Amino acid sequence: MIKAGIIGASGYAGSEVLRFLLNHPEVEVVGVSAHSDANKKVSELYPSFYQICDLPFLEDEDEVIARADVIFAGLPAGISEPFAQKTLDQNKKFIDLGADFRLDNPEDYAFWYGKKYENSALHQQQVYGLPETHRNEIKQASLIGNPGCYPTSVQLGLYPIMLPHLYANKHIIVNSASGVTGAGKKLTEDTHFTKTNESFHPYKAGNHRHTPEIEQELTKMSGEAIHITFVPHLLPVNRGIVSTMYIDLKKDIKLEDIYKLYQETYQDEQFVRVLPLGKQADLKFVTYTNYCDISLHMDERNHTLIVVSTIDNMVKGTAGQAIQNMNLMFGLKENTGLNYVGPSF
Ligand SMILES: NC(=O)C1=CN([C@@H]2O[C@H](COP(=O)(O)OP(=O)(O)OC[C@H]3O[C@@H](n4cnc5c(N)ncnc54)[C@H](OP(=O)(O)O)[C@@H]3O)[C@@H](O)[C@H]2O)C=CC1
Ligand SMILES: CC(=O)N[C@@H](CCC(=O)OP(=O)(O)O)C(=O)O
Repeated sequence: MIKAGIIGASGYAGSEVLRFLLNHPEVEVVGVSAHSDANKKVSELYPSFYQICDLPFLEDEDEVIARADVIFAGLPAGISEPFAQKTLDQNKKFIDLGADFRLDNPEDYAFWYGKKYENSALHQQQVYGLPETHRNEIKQASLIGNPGCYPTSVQLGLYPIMLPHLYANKHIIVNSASGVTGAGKKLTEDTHFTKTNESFHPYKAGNHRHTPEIEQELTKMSGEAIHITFVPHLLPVNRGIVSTMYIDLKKDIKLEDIYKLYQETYQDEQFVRVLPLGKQADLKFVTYTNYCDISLHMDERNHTLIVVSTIDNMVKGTAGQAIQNMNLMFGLKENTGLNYVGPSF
């Protein structure tokens, strides 16, 4: 059995990793940590774990690291470096659910996250954890930067079309909407029920911190600098992301040919489902699952391809993806513990 530990386990991301790992046939959860809820049992904080998991939240992350073979970190951005270093020093593996090991360029991190990398050598070892595009590197990695939730939906939606010859220009418009769990468990005025319920609004239009992460990875896929205009919105549901992307095509390409390209690219990918032409991706059917559903549409008059990509931000956008990465790192079947089907209605 793989011994797993979760630090920042009382948060939404950490507790979702725990929910999945408790059903993973090859994993035993050996320790969880939290500060404000230290010494409480998991089942006291989250009633869904009642009679299922009575582990106490430990205050000391080092104790969790000492017990485990792999650490999942559900911490706020900017504090993961020392925990990752301690884990690697003990020849163990570290999967960061936050943003501290996603960006290659230290200047991008400093600009968007307002903090410098302190341990530059550590970042030489980081591997970007999107299995569909970095699978071979992930298998060899000890330090994973698990992708952001919006970047996961956008990259999977655009990956097959990121071939230079298909583009008119290198600028793509992305509109995304996320459920409120994306903001974490801490209460804020913006995520208050009365503010979100029966409303829908953009935020950080054109300057969200996921922009450099998306551009970094799309640029790697296409081989030339890609720029996006990214507008996230807050959707009054608990879970789920819908990303709609608008791509100007260089020439007349039939939607059927693009559909074939998407089908070929993803034919061996269990967790990416390219829907038949005429269908529209809908977030309901991916909630609580590790699936990403993609639908393709064409604005014929303007040669504009429209791609819609849906995921559950807490699963393919966080915990499920992290476990998919762990499976790869430990040589397990990639879908182990992740074969859940979404709701039918
Ligand atoms: N929610 C989502 O959809 C996604 C979240 N993420 C990322 O995952 C990470 C966690 O997010 P989320 O679970 O939503 O956040 P939450 O605010 O829900 O949870 C944060 C966790 O970190 C702990 N924590 C906070 N400050 C410290 C500290 N200084 N030292 C140690 N532990 C600390 C908290 O416990 P306590 O307060 O008791 O200390 C809590 O357990 C973030 O980096 C986030 O950006 C990534 C993808 C998607
Ligand atoms: C709805 C909502 O607020 N979503 C979050 C995205 C959460 C996330 O993935 O952030 P990290 O990159 O830090 O992991 C946001 O817009 O900041």
